[in-house]
Amino acid sequence: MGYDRGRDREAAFLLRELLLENKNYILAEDLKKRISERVHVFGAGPSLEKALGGEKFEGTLIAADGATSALLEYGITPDIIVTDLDGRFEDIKRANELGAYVVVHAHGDNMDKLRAYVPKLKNVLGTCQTEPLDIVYNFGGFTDGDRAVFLAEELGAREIILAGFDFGRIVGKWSKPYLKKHTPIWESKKKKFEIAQMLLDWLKKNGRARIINL
Ligand SMILES: Nc1ncnc2c1ncn2[C@@H]1O[C@H](COP(=O)(O)OP(=O)(O)OP(=O)(O)O)[C@@H](O)[C@H]1O
Ligand SMILES: Nc1nc2c(c(=O)[nH]1)N=C(CO)CN2
Ligand SMILES: [Mg+2]
Repeated sequence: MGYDRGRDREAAFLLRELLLENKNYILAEDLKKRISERVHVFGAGPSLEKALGGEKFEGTLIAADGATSALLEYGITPDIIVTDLDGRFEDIKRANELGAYVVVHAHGDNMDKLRAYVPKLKNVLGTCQTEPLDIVYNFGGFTDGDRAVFLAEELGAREIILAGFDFGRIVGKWSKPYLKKHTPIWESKKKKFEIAQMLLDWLKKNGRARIINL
């Protein structure tokens, strides 16, 4: 993707500073208490709506960024949100006030969002994509969706059920605040989906949890 690793590292230190300053961070052991054997992870793909209209969900509910908005529309508050803060922040904030823990990811292209939004959240676990720090973790994964799956695997989930994961040619409308309808994929997003799919395939082979894609 041609990212600047120096900026990614800088973002990890920025997130650490913000969490210490605002005293609003939680640790992996706090989050682990919220991860049950069965975990549902919701992506922001077009199939999400159909999944939400279906059966009741048993187990821990993890929303990947923009998917948070769809869950709230269906009256469901996620237990955990995994985000790089480029979804609809007002929905993430509302879910956080309703009790959702927020796993905030730092990278070289969201430092302005970290500064603007991290102080407004509580129960935040920090993640990064460079070497982890004392209170900023790296559980693996790349996009919000697959990072959520890696997190669930790392914190003890034994069965991870995916919904709204459609790594095809349509980006779900909840993915970006400015999207009003499901939209044909653009080049950078296509590459992100290819990386996410590759990482999930790797985890299916090398992880402990059973990963089921509805
Ligand atoms: N068709 C889809 N459209 C949007 N998100 C999808 C789709 N299928 C699966 N997902 C997952 O849902 C997550 C939604 O989060 P979000 O839209 O914020 O993407 P992201 O990972 O932050 O990428 P970006 O940097 O482009 O925002 C994605 O990370 C992806 O893993
Ligand atoms: N530097 C950088 N890193 C990322 C980016 C991005 O846009 N820039 N998007 C991601 C998707 O969640 C994950 N990681
Ligand atoms: Mg995002």
